[in-house]
Amino acid sequence: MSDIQIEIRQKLYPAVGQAASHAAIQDFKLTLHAGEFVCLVGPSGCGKTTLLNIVAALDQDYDGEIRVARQQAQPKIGYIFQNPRLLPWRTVRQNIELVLQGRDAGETVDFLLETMQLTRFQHVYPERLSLGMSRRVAIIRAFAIDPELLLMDEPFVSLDPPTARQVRELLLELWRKRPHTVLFVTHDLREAIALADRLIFLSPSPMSIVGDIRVPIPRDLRRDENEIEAFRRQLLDGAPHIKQLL
Ligand SMILES: Nc1ncnc2c1ncn2[C@@H]1O[C@H](COP(=O)(O)OP(=O)(O)OP(=O)(O)O)[C@@H](O)[C@H]1O
Repeated sequence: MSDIQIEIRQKLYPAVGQAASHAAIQDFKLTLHAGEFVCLVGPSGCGKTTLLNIVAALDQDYDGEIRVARQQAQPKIGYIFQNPRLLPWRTVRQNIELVLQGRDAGETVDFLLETMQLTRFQHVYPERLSLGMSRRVAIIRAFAIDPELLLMDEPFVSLDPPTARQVRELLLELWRKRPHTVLFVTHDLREAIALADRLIFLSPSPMSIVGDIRVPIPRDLRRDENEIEAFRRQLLDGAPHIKQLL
């Protein structure tokens, strides 16, 4: 695994109708270290999805570069959206196998299903799954391609808190076994502290980085909500410019 460098000098949305052109991202530079779990935290509309779409090469209309350190190549990306986007006419296992494009990876799929506690549901169609289970399938599908970088755009939004917590813990268990580099977007600072090695705070449009903070709490202590809340308060009390954003 290698570091991944993201540099976006500018992302401009052109004028449409009455709306003037505007810079969504300006002077954004971030290095993701190999195997690091990084959370992006910023207000609604600040440009987080725009950034992920650029990193995933879904949007190529910008001034900048995304590259794996020391290479010119675009990293291999797994992208987990808010909506799990499963094909309804394929079973759980078939949805996962689809991204493998015929590659024989039966053991990998078995391992991923087991870690995400979905082995029993592998032959079920998506309509029979709860939202939390569908999100777990989407996570498996992204890990299955063995990406250099995993992008997650608020993947636990609209889950009830106990389900979000369960899926988060399963994700962390999988990530510990397969430590890919992760860029995870959330509005929720508690969720970010529970997950991340590093928190990147973002300003509203044009989006730029206003804070880059390492989470010092050992991972096994992060099951304790009090630890997370204490760090959240300490962080916000020491950084009024970040508190103002959230
Ligand atoms: N296709 C587009 N054309 C013009 N402006 C756009 C387009 N897509 C997004 N924007 C604008 O760019 C800015 C950033 O939008 P973006 O969706 O990336 O923010 P976000 O941080 O992901 O928002 P949220 O947290 O609400 O999902 C917003 O002002 C938005 O209105």
